[in-house]
Order: sequence, then structure tokens, then C-alpha cells
Amino acid sequence: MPEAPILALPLLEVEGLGIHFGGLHAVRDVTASVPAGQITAIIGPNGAGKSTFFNLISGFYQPTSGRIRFQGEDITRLRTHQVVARGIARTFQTTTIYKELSVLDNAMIGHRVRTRAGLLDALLRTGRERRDEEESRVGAMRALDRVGLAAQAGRPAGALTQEGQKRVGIAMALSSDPKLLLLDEPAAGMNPEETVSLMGLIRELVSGGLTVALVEHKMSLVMGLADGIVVLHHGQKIAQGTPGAVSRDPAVIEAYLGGHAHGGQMGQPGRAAGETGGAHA
Ligand SMILES: Nc1ncnc2c1ncn2[C@@H]1O[C@H](COP(=O)(O)OP(=O)(O)OP(=O)(O)O)[C@@H](O)[C@H]1O
Repeated sequence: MPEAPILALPLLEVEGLGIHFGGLHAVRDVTASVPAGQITAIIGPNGAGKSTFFNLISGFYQPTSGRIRFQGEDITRLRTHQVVARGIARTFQTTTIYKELSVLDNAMIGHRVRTRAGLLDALLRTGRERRDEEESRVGAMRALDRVGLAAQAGRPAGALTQEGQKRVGIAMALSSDPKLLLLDEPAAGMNPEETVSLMGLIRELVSGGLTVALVEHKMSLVMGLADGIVVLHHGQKIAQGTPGAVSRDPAVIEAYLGGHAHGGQMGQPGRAAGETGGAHA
């Protein structure tokens, strides 16, 4: 049966995007899009270029070729804080929360990236700095509310469960009120129950109007959550489509089975999707 076409307009578009480190093309000539109001998963075997792709979109790396457009605007050469100000925020693969600080302080740090006061303002406690601090507090509380942590705002972040700490990381990104949230391996280190709960949170955020792109190895999460999937392999895009279409794509199956025939976290996309047809035989 043909797959339903993806009709949503692209929020983010990349065209011919690439970066090389010396002779290694970590991302090569990738043209792909992230539709507004949807969940797009970026998958691929280890070293496929997924994190590098996120680093390019979020301005951590400058591409050596290609273009990035966000809401129709060319953001290819913008620096990280300018990208955040346009409405793209990200979380990181490894937890980067400050465990000894309160949950609220962590979320406020996320917000400060967007506020205007510089270091000098902060040191001199100027009026602008005080206004910014208040603004950060309000933005941070709103973000904590969105991830269900408002009641825990005063607790040290390190006292929260693993999943709670993941939510703090997401609140840090949300506090800048992004339109596009990039989640780098959100389910890493989480048990199946926590993973299901996190999937519920991501769905809620998207029903509230957010667009999400995520890099994830756990196929149960990807197949159960994503509206669309982009598959990278050796830095190149080898497929983009619905979970069903991608899991049946011979190039995708080959990419996974080629280097991962003996299992591992990624496994076989089709099987993880619960498909029973003989497409992978
Ligand atoms: N700053 C860098 N300098 C040199 N090489 C890099 C740099 N960043 C990434 N690479 C290389 O680019 C390739 C892609 O790495 P990347 O981390 O993007 O892959 P990935 O798909 O996210 O992998 P994983 O699933 O293992 O996290 C790898 O070969 C990696 O070693």
C-alpha cells in the first residue's frame, strides 16, 4: 500500500549540506527537510554523521558546503546564539545539567542564552541585567511547567531520577522558547518505562505546536514516535520517508545489516517496527 505523503511545510531545510574534517566527510551533500509540527528522527549506524548534522544545524560547526534555511531564512553562517535566537534549541547526548544547582537555576541557565545582558551587565547588576534575570525566571518556570517539573523547581537537579534529569535538560532547551527542538539521543541511559514516559512528553510538546528533530538509536522510540525519518550512512542521506517506508527500504536494511548483523542497539528497523512481512528475509 502506498505511504501517505508528508504534507506539512518544511520548517527547516538543508541543501547539499556537508562538512569534512581533513579527509573525512562526516556529512556529505545532505538535502533534507524537517516538516513543521512533526517529529523527524535522524537515524543511521554509529559514525553515520548524526551528531555532526545536529552540530551543523545548531551553528556549533560551520559547514564546508551547502545551505541551511529555517522558516525560509538562510541561517547557514549564523553562530550558535544567533541560531538559538531564531528559534532552534538543542539538548546534548550526554547530560549537561548542573546537578548541584536547583532545577529552576538549570532552566534559567538555558534561558540566559537568549537574553541581551552581557557579562558586564551581569557583574554590575544593571537594571537591564535585573530585568533579564526576571525574564529568565519566567521563561524557565514556563519551560519547567511544560516538562512537568514546576513543582520540583527548588530541588537540586541531581536529586531527580534519570528521567527527571532528562526533563531538566529538555526544559533548559525549551526555556529559550524554540520553534524547533533538537534532541540528541533523548532516551540514552533510560529504561523502557522511562522511555515510554519520555515519548509521551515529546508527543505532548508537539501537540502544543513544537517541531522536534531527534537523533536516537532506540528503534522502538523512533518507530513509535517519528512522523518521518532521515537515514544517514557514511555522512550521506540514503533515505527519507515515513517509518514504514524507511524500514522497508533496501538501502537502509543493507546499511544496518552491513555493519550490525549481530544485533546491537540499532538492530533491524523493520523488526523493531513490529512488521511481520518478509521484507527483510
Ligand atoms: N570535530 C571532529 N573532528 C574530527 N572528526 C569528527 C569530528 N566530529 C565528528 N567527527 C567524525 O565524523 C564522523 C561522524 O561522527 P558523528 O558523531 O556525527 O556520528 P554519529 O552518527 O552521531 O555517531 P554515533 O551514533 O556513534 O553517535 C565520525 O567518523 C567522527 O569520528
